[in-house]
Amino acid sequence: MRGIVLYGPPASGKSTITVALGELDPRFALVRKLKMGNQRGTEYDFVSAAELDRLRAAGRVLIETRRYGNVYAIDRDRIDRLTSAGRIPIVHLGNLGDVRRLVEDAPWLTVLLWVPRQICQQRSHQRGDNDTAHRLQAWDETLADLRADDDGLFHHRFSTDQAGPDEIARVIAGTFPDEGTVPLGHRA
Ligand SMILES: Nc1ncnc2c1ncn2[C@@H]1O[C@H](COP(=O)(O)OP(=O)(O)OP(=O)(O)O)[C@@H](O)[C@H]1O
Repeated sequence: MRGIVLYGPPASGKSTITVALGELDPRFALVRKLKMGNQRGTEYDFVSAAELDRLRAAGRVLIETRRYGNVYAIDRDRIDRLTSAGRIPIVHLGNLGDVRRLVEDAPWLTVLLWVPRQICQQRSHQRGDNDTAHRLQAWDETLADLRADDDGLFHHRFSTDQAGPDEIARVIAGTFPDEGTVPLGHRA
């Protein structure tokens, strides 16, 4: 597997589980997205339109998503650099089209993280979001996306109101044996 895709609505736990994975095994590393538009958010590296054009022309833009007037992109080179360094890249995605595009390119472990709408709202308030209404709109869009068709796309599905982040991280990490470990079934 090339890495891990965490897909889910706002406050479903993508960032929390990414941190838990990193604590379990330092090989896990978030692929920071590029963002062109407003300079809000801590998980992005901000780029200009010219820089994004340059990356696109160089064939480096693996995923490109437009939302609320902003453009979010994933730079293929970042994934390649992590993989070459023996790390396991983690990508956060919010729509199924992007998940499909990524897995067409290479095999990724696909993980659906779910959270009920009411808990999404509670978590959004608790972590101090000032745009909870937008988050709930994105939650509605995620549900519509999943209802339309997610047949067989995900290897794992977790309800993050029913299992803790460490428990979920342990299951995901179990897919990536330690380097040098011979997987069960292949021992002499
Ligand atoms: N089992 C769980 N897994 C993950 N997060 C949990 C869980 N239980 C409670 N939480 C809480 O839910 C919140 C999830 O927020 P987090 O930022 O990780 O979600 P996200 O999917 O990355 O959100 P966004 O897409 O809006 O950035 C955190 O405050 C976390 O502490």
